[in-house]
Amino acid sequence: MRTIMANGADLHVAVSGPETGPAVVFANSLGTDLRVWDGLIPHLAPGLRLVRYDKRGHGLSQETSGPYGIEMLADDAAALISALGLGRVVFVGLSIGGLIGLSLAARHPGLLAGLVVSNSAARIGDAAMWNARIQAIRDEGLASIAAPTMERWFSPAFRAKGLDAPWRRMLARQPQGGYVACCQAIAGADLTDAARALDLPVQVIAGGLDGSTPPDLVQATAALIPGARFDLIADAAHIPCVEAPAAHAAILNRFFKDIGHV
Ligand SMILES: O=C(O)CC1=CCC(=O)O1
Repeated sequence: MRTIMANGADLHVAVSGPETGPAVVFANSLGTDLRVWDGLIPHLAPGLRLVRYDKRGHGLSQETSGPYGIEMLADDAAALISALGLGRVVFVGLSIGGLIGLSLAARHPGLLAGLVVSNSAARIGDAAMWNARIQAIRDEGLASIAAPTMERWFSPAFRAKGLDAPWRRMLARQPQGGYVACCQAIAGADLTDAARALDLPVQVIAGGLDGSTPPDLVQATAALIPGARFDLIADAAHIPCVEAPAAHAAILNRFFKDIGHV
């Protein structure tokens, strides 16, 4: 367990792999912490320096007062990459992590060798939808949104086996203020122009059964980004690193190899 002070917030990080290996930084989704990548790690190519972190207001990272903005969360990631002396990294962002990655690539291009935008889009939902979710959480707490959230996160087959249970607990245990502040960041984020202007290797990944960022939305974002690759994991929903870790890792490994980040 390690924390790093980055951009004014104490961020929880987990670092593994050889110190001199090419670095990959993983940013997870709303309502999850860095354990969401645990099942993916064993499928990744050897020799990489792997850095997972809890964004501000999630997991064991500091919950500063909100609202947050995507630019602030991107600057947190930039400060973390610099503080750890990682050189140019591939940034893998899941959902809000993808928004953070798009903003990071626009604001700090020199830090990135490549970007993976997984189950994310240049714009996710709209202000009315996020405000309704924030109100429900303030009225009834995070556990009250767990059932519909599991339906967006995981496929019917995964849920039928009860495999969503630990992730439901993870959601309910996130700091409520941090979750709300990240909803506010998503509500205010439109990375459309930033996506169009990107000039780095980008891999976009969608889940065929994703109820939060449906595949058409994700593919439309891939179409904005010059030269971006797009892959679909047909039988996974919003969190393929949990539901289909081997398939998710295979796409990442191919991207790392193709861009020489090995
Ligand atoms: O709808 C959800 O809870 C999933 C989600 C949207 C943005 C994000 O990071 O996760």
